[in-house]
Amino acid sequence: MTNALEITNLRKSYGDVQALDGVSLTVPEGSFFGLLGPNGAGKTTFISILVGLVRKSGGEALVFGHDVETDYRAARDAIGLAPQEFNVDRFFPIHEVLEHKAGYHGIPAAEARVRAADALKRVGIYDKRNTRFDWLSGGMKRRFMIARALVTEPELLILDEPSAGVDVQLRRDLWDLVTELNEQGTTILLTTHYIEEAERLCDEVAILDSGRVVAVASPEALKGRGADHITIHLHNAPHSRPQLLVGDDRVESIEWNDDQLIVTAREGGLIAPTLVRELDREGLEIVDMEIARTSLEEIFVEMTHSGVDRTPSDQDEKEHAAPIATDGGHGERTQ
Ligand SMILES: Nc1ncnc2c1ncn2[C@@H]1O[C@H](COP(=O)(O)OP(=O)(O)OP(=O)(O)O)[C@@H](O)[C@H]1O
Repeated sequence: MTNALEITNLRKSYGDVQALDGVSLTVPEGSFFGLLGPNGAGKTTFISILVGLVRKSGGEALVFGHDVETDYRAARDAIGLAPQEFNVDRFFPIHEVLEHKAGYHGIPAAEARVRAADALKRVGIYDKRNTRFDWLSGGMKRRFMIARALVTEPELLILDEPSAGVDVQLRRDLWDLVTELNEQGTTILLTTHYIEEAERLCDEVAILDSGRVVAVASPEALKGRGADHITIHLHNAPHSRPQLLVGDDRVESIEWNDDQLIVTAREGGLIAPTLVRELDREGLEIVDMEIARTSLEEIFVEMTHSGVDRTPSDQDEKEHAAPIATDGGHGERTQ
């Protein structure tokens, strides 16, 4: 099977700025792949090279086996890009914009009309087909960007920050739409600041920092690299503090605070039963226990030594009915 993307030692410098510093990545056909990174990590540069907007300084980038420079046309035709910026022709009704786009990719006019209608239906704005882009609402503009990416029926759909500044309902609609497209076989490459988005949608994520790939793994596997916190409340503070989990190298720390015990350890869920048994053996009665898994966000911040958008922007603040969970709501309660 050909990979959707085969990227080897990709480099890009803008003068002194090394935007991509030897990126190597493989995105399998059919996968839902996330590209995560703080501002300035190089995500947009990476995408821009794939679609021929930026020339690489070195390395190789293949899209379904086609080199993005020497075999530009074939590589570009395989990609549908929904960019962050609204770079749309504003003087035509949106269905015409889609027809022009399809025509540019060599699709005959009659077929282009059908494709344009289908794409607009797919994203739920067919009734606005005769409207100009500027007259659409912000959410409709986002949908339109996806329709434009879909009109060529791409094998690889690239979504650059698709849910920046959109409300919760639209975000969920977009998630449903892209999940459906992925299930039907379209490979998806998503860049996002929203960790929850990557966690929900992606089979695999690459974390990019200062132009380098610092990790590639499933969101689940990445979370497994972090330590969990097991917090236990005892009925009474113990007279003397017992030695617990002796010799278990998954344990990073054990802290006591009167009747509360906090164990920080990898694989907290696997350690918890032993901990419960040991406390029981000491005659200590457990009132409550909680295991908090490390969130993907914590792992991300640790790996990139920077923050993601923990606090939504003003625009988001206005539009989100609920803030994006940053702790993932992943407290598992037992007992
Ligand atoms: N045209 C350009 N000229 C000079 N420097 C640039 C140019 N485009 C990007 N850069 C620099 O390259 C680095 C990577 O930028 P890029 O836009 O690819 O990051 P990003 O991960 O997409 O960031 P964001 O999440 O903020 O969109 C940054 O330091 C940026 O300032």
